Amino acid sequence: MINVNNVSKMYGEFSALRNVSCSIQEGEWWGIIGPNGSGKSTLLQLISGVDKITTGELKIRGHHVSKYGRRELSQMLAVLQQDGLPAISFPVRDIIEMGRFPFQDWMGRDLGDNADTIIEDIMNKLQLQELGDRPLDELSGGQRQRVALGKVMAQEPRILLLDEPTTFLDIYYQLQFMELVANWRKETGITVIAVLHDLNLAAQFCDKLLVLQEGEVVGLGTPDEILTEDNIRRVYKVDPAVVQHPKSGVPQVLLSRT
Ligand SMILES: Nc1ncnc2c1ncn2[C@@H]1O[C@H](COP(=O)(O)OP(=O)(O)OP(=O)(O)O)[C@@H](O)[C@H]1O
Repeated sequence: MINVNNVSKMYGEFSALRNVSCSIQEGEWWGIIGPNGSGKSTLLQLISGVDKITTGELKIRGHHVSKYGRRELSQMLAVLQQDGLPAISFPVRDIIEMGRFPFQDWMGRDLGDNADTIIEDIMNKLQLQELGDRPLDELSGGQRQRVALGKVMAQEPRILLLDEPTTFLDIYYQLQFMELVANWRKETGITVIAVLHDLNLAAQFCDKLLVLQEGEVVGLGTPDEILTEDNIRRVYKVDPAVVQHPKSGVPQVLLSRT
């Protein structure tokens, strides 16, 4: 579904990504991990069409990303950043409705015939009903990120790109956010690509991990294959202990002091 073939990205003289290749199938959840500055967000921006590749080939559903129009892309793909929404004073329900923008005509009429049902359904699923009339700037960061998720759900994309979506959330909201995305994926089969710093969350939710280091792919595989002590030591320059989660068995990373 998403084919990244030998993609490189230059910013002037600086090479942010070199010869990156991966093939992401419909319905998979990929995590992009790697140290600060390794090119994770750059890769996400190239896939989203916000930025252009320098060399190589990047296709979604068989077509070059650069060939899609803005509206076509936003009907297919949604992006959610770490601070998904600015603190504006619009009511929560209006913000969620803004997600329908790619499906509205120039008069703001929704071209789908069940937009109201879609919005209500999302408000229920994300338990936003009680917050519906509250202005966004009165909500906590965790609540705001839930609204941001609601807005991208209203967009009904087939591909969800997440850029460190849980960075500002406490552990309760981190888990809640990831579970909401997991449930959404289960129900609709969307493809999820998430830049994540939290390796333990990545191990629990992702099918595949792509590891970037200084702009190059240095690992690609399942969390079991990727999250080994040797790999983490090499890429992150820390001395970890990797243990199996007592309930799920997935690898979990413990940090040791030097
Ligand atoms: N618009 C730009 N112009 C010039 N250099 C850029 C631009 N965007 C990113 N870079 C550089 O490309 C490299 C990769 O940046 P990127 O944001 O993709 O890394 P990242 O892995 O997402 O980092 P972090 O984990 O810190 O968010 C960095 O050295 C960054 O300074």
